[in-house]
Amino acid sequence: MLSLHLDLGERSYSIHIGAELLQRADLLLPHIHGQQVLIVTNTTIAPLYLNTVRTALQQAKPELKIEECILPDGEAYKDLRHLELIWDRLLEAGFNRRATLIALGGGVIGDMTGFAAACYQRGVNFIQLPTTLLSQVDSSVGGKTGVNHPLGKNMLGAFWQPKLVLADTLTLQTLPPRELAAGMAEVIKYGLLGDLDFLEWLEVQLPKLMQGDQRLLAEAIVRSCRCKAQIVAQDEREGGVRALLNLGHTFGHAIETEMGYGEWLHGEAVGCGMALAADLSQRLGWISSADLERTKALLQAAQLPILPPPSMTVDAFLRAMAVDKKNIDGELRLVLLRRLGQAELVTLTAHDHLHACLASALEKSQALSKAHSL
Ligand SMILES: NC(=O)c1ccc[n+]([C@@H]2O[C@H](COP(=O)([O-])OP(=O)(O)OC[C@H]3O[C@@H](n4cnc5c(N)ncnc54)[C@H](O)[C@@H]3O)[C@@H](O)[C@H]2O)c1
Ligand SMILES: O=C(O)C(=O)C[C@@H](O)[C@H](O)[C@H](O)COP(=O)(O)O
Ligand SMILES: [Zn+2]
Repeated sequence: MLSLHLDLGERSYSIHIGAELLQRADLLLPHIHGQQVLIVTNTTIAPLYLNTVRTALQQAKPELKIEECILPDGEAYKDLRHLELIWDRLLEAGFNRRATLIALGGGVIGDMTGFAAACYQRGVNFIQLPTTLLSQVDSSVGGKTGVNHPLGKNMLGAFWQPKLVLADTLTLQTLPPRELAAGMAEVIKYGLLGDLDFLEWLEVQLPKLMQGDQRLLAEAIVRSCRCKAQIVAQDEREGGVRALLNLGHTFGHAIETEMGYGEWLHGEAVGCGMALAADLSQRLGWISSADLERTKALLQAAQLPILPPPSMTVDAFLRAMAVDKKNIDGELRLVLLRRLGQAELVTLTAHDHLHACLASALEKSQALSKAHSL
C-alpha cells in the first residue's frame, strides 16, 4: 500500500492506494465516529464489492448499524431526484449528525454521496472507496461533489472533503475496458497539464496499462493523485490553479450535456475535449503541429475519441460552453496548452480560432461517420 496526504489544514486526509483495501476495517474505523454507517453504491457494484466492505466493518465492530443505499447505475441518474434517495435512506434509518456515508463505486457514486453528505443535517462525514480508474485517479480526491442539471454538467454541488480515500486497485480487474480507457483520459490530463515526465512515461507504458498491468496501474494512480493533491492543496475552491484540472472539460462537458448524460462517458468526452484544446492551442501558435499530433496519438493509444460526435454542431458546442462554471461576465475561459506539460487558463476574447477548430473537427467527424455508413 502507498499513502499520500492531502494537506488542507483541518480538512486534511490520507489517500491509500493498493490491493485488498476494501476489507481494511482498521483503516476505515478511525474515521467512523458514531455507530451509523450508510454505504452508497449501485446495482453493478453491489454484487461485486458491497459484501466485502460490509462484512469487514461488521466483524470489526459488531455494534455498528450499517445500512445500504443501492442506486441505479449510470450518469443519467446523477441528478437531484436520485440524490434524494440517499437522504430518504438516512432519514428512514433515523441517522443523525454522527452518521458516516461511504461511497463505494465510481465517480457518479462518489460525487452523489459527497453531495448528500455535505447537505445531510448541514454536513456529515464521508469516506471514498473508489472502484473505477477514473475515480481512483481523480474524482475521489479533492472534494468536488455534486449532480448534473439537464442544462449543465455538475451545476449543483458543494466542496465537501472526504475523511479518507481508499483506492483498492484490485477492483480494476472487473472494470470493463471502455471504463478503463475513460479513466485513462484523466491520467493523461495530468501529464498534459503539468508533468512532461509523466506524459513521456505514459507514452511508453500505455499498452501495458491498457492491458491492466496492476503494478503500472498502481504507479499511474499514485502519480495522478500526487499531482491532484498538490494542486488542490494550493487552491481548494478553484480560485486559481485548480482550474487547470479542467483541461479538456469545457469541450467535454458540452459534449456530455448536449448528447444527454451517459451517451458519451465523462472520460471519453474529456479525451476528445483535450484533443480539441490541443488543436486550439496549436491554432493560437502555442504548441507545434508535432506536439498536437503527439497529443492525439497518446489519446488514441488509450482508445479515446479525438473527434466530437458527428451529430453536434458548432452552435451546440458554443451554447453549452457558455454555461461553463469557469466563465466570468459572459467571457469564455478555458484551459489550453502553452506547451506540452504546461497548461494555462485563458480568457478567449476573439472566437475565430475556436469556431475554426470546432468546425474542422465536426467536418472530419461527419465525413468519417458518412464513410462508415456507406
Ligand atoms: N469530483 C470530481 O473531482 C470528479 C472528477 C472526475 C470525474 N467526476 C465525475 O465522475 C463521473 C465519472 O466517473 P466514472 O468514470 O467512475 O463513472 P461511473 O461512476 O459511472 O462508473 C463507470 C461504470 O463502471 C461501473 N463500475 C464501477 N466500478 C466497477 C468495478 N470495479 N468493476 C466493474 N464495474 C464497475 C459503474 O457501475 C459504471 O457502470 C462523472 O459524473 C464525472 O463528472 C468527478
Ligand atoms: O477536481 C477538479 O477540480 C476537476 O476539475 C476534476 C475534473 O476531472 C472533474 O471532472 C470535475 O468534476 C469537473 O468539475 P467542474 O467544476 O468543471 O464541474
Ligand atoms: Zn473530469
